[in-house]
Amino acid sequence: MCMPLRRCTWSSSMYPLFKVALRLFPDDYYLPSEPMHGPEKPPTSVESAYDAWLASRVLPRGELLVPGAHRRFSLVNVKLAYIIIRTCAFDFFSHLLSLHPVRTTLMMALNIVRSIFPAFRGYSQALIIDELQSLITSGNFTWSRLLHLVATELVRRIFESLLDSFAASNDTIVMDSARFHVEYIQMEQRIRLDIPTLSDPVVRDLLHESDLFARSFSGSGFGLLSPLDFIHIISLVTELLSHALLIMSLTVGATHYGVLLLSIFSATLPLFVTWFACPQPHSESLYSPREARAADRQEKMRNLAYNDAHRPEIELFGLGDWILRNWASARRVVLASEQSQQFRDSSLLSKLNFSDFLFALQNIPLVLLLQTSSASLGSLTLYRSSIQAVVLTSRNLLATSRMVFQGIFFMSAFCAGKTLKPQLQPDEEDMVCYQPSPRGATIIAHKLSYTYPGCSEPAIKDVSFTLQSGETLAIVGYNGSGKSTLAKVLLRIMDHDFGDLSINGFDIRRYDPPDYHQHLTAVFQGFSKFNTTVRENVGMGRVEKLRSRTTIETAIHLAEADGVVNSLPLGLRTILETPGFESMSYSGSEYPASRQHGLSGGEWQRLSIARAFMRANEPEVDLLLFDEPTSSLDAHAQNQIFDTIERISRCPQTGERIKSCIFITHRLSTARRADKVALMKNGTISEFGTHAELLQMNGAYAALYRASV
Ligand SMILES: Nc1ncnc2c1ncn2[C@@H]1O[C@H](COP(=O)(O)OP(=O)(O)OP(=O)(O)O)[C@@H](O)[C@H]1O
Repeated sequence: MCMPLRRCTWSSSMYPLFKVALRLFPDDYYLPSEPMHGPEKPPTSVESAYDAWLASRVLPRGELLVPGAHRRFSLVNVKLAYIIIRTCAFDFFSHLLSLHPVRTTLMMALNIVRSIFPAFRGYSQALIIDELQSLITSGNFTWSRLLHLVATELVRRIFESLLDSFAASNDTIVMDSARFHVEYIQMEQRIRLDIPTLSDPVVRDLLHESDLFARSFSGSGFGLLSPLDFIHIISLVTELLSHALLIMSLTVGATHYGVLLLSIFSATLPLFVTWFACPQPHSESLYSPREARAADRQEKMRNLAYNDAHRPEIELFGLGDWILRNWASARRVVLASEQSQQFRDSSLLSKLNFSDFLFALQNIPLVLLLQTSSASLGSLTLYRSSIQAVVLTSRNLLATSRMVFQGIFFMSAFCAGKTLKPQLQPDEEDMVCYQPSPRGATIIAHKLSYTYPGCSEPAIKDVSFTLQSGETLAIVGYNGSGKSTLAKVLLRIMDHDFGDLSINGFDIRRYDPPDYHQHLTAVFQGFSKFNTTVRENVGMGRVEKLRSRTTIETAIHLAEADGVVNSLPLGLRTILETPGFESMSYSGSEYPASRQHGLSGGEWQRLSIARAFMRANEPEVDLLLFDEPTSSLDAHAQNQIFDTIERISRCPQTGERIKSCIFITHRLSTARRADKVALMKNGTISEFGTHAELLQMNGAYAALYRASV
């Protein structure tokens, strides 16, 4: 079932994934430029770690392995592993080496030295037995000679354990810094990427496997691959060689070469038996689409049952039985799949217990050795223990090699992930620095369209409007008409598919999103509720002022949230309870779960407005965008908030507008405050003008307005 390296089958359904991925990788990442149909069209050359990772996921029939699934040990995958090692493993390990060059070298050297110890141990014990035998047979037994040997063995052991404990502490230091380094890169990777990149299925799988690689560095993780595993392989090989040498020195010359061959054969046979008989680990790689769906559903039902955020509705709508039924039927499919997998994997070889037979086989050379007069008792004991050590070490070597083999592919995901380019980041040569306008941002949108991934209909289409410096725009319209989607496009959280969008005279695509975001503030419809203190919930709107109590209190005051904060038991220090968030409180933690406090929907909304106000007053901010900021507020509070927004958007001295403002609202009484109103219908702006103009048009806006008042 091998997949030829340059002739893997690519189903046409996979092509969009690869095409999307093409945009994410810099030039050195090559992806097919045309969809491949059938095995006769070679997809691409495999030149980078990313290519190799991608190719290793494709099964012969063109299906994709689920993320985290184990790659088969095949010639193709060995070639891919070689490409990965050539393209990224050396860089990765040389970087790890540079963290602690001396300690890492010492770690490798000590591991190799320690791997010879078992052979030494056996040899030393054999010497004692031989010495004892000769003392007894010669009739010249003295305790002092025996004690001398035992004392030598004792000193050897003390030295061994001292070296062991030194090596262990050295390993811990090296591994801790490697772990920190890998976890840091992993975190950085996640934080650097934008929403379109993170929602891409290829990227999601890549990051999943990259996560597995990072987790393999932690003691409690997968343990699939760590620098120690590579060193472990070297030390296991050394151990194997040292035992093999011992066996050879004991058998060669002492008896016929046939005995030596038999010894080697009997010692290495378990290796081959295990290789052929062992089931392929992680059978999830062979899930059919139906089984994969069942596994997914089983997890979803489990989450529903365990997540407290859903509890009220589960109880109210009596969902308990439904959840249980769905979980049970999905679980049965998953279990049946695992059973059939196990059945397929358990070949006749693995069912036969070969271990007794193999151990019996190892006795044959032993008996043959016994027949030769030169064999001493010590050498026989040494021979026996070395044979067993060879068997055990071979098994260990096999298991570790398997883990390393899988880990190589996860490492390729990790290395490829580091070079992922956020989709919204412009190329260096196109990038321009955002220049805030002192009178507020100018926005010109022309025929903007955006379709969510996987959807057939665009969420917004042909959206065109102009917002002059300092103007206020109210976006109103029916549910699902595309208001929030348009807001996300304007905020450069998402990229429009078609059309042009210019902010302050430049195409929005030429701004680096982090730079652009520094010059605006916003409240999202589904704003975040952080399970932390009030202070941090508000201060996150401008983290550099998180320590400034005055700035936070001013923002809270502007959002009319003083009353909310003052009523909390610890004021700004009160930890806010968020639904569905299982707070982990460590002993001595600043945020013990018992001191958490809940808030009402409107109270949370005021804090989210305060968060946006943290930076709204800053001179470099020239655009304010609020997506239904007052949907949970009473009419009085709503008016106060809109008065504040109006105040913030004007210069305190001259009263001139200094910030442009866009707000999305369902309350048309607030829309009339805006300079311009855009009515959205079916993803497009169907009416645009001042409140008075739209009323005069007597169209959909006028009808909505009349209905609302
Ligand atoms: N993440 C998503 N994936 C796919 N489709 C989406 C997604 N988010 C929104 N949509 C769809 O896009 C369309 C516009 O949604 P949007 O949230 O922009 O509407 P809206 O006008 O803000 O609605 P509301 O007034 O209810 O807040 C809807 O048909 C919605 O189903």
